[in-house]
Amino acid sequence: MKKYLLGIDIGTSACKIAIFNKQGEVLASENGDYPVYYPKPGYAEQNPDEWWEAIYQTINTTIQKAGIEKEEIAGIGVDGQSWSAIAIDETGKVLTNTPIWMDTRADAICKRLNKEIGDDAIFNLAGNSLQPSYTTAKILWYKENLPEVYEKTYKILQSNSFIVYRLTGVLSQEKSQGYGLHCFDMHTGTWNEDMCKKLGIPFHFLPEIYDCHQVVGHVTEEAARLSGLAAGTPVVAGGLDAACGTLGAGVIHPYETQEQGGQAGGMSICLKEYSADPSLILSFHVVPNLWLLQGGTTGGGGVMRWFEKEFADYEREVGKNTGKSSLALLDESAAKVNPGCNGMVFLPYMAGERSPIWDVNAKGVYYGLDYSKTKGHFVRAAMEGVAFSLKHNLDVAAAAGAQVGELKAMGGAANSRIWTQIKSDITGKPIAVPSSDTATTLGAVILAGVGVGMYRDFEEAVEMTVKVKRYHEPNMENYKIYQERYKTYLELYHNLKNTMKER
Ligand SMILES: Nc1ncnc2c1ncn2[C@@H]1O[C@H](COP(=O)(O)OP(=O)(O)O)[C@@H](O)[C@H]1O
Ligand SMILES: O=C(CO)[C@@H](O)[C@H](O)COP(=O)(O)O
Repeated sequence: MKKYLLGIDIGTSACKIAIFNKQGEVLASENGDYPVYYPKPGYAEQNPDEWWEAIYQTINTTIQKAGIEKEEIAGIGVDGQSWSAIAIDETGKVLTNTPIWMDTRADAICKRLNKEIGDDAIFNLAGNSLQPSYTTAKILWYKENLPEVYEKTYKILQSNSFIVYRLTGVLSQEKSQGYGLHCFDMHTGTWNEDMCKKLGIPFHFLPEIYDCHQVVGHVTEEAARLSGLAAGTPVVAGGLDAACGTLGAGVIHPYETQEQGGQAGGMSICLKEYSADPSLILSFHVVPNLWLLQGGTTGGGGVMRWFEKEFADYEREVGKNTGKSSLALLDESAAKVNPGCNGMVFLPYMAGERSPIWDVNAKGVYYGLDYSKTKGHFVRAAMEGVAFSLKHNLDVAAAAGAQVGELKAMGGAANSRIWTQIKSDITGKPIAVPSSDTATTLGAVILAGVGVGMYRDFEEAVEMTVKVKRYHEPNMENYKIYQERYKTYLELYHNLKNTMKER
């Protein structure tokens, strides 16, 4: 009997494969790493075939670890990072590495298009201001800088639609990632030919649009051979990682809100009507007829990943003897420092910043050093800085009319109790943690389960699968301390922004 679902998450730092039963319990979950390349300042790219290789290898090991028969998998859902621009030719060959969501190389193209077409005209159709991180300008960057790629391009795919293509041979574009292209009408969920022309994006580059839970095809013999899946297994269109994580955190009703700590940080507020703000991000939810008003930052869990890589040799050594992870040991050092970090403040703009400041020149900053400061201060200040950027996005959303209550945390950073508590104290909002590492894959398999008819609808799926594991209440004493630090956080950027510009 087909009783399991398989989810694939194309994260920035790694792919995650997880196999779930109908109740949302994880039978097995495995990660497969791949690199991000930073060839020049402002550039951040990945090789989509390295995603695919890591994914099919990890599917093999996950099926083995779960101890199930491949034929027992009823359906597959794929979610992925935002704003790829994967150029493939007619044979399906990837023509170049894709600039990823934090890549800002196309800044000058955006400035030009905003002037030529009018930023209001673009925003009114696309629900998003035109910024270099999105897919749109990356396509035009190919045209101007890699004409040999542009000339051979048959389709432009997003991360999840590329993996769906490798699995099934079917080209698709699902609704939740449409927002990466400013010729996607965020009111109707359709391509707008007129805006394509204005932007200079050939209409034939754009694949057919599907609902996220729609079955687009079945695993091919070739994909089955590589991955260990059964040929013929249904694959749904899937969706944006943030949106699948939002579903996997149980956010499917208006004003319910997800808080994300993957490589990127931010939040997603569920809306039942179109409501855009030029400082924020608007996408469709993976659940039909809902939108997500998002704050998407460049520094989330990734800040701690960077810190660990560069400064945690000692913790890695200690971890070998204690069995604790270096991240858990960094958490312990942060817990020894007072809330507010004795005046130390961190700006987490580690790859420029996306919402709400949209500044490609923004830089990471540690402020407030003196001889009393310890490594723990650096760790805690980094955590607090990421939490301030979450508050910043929530405040902008509230000012735009989207005032929210409880947050539901997802992503690797939600594994950290102290970091989640800091976020609760800084925002003054309770935070529930349903699942951390597996929220995105759970969202992807809910799409698959609804698509193949295992669940009646999204309500039933969420009720059956999403279980809160932890709950954090804000400490209002700490909240008061943080309000003062937050003023410093805002002032620091305001005062430094001209200095941050390239000279
Ligand atoms: N205990 C922890 N403390 C702090 N950060 C953590 C902890 N566990 C995981 N993380 C963070 O989670 C991030 C990975 O989250 P994940 O959702 O897997 O990211 P992505 O999908 O973007 O690759 C890492 O950058 C790491 O810093
Ligand atoms: O841009 C968004 C959402 O709009 C980010 O969530 C990226 O999709 C990166 O995802 P992670 O690698 O952090 O999961």
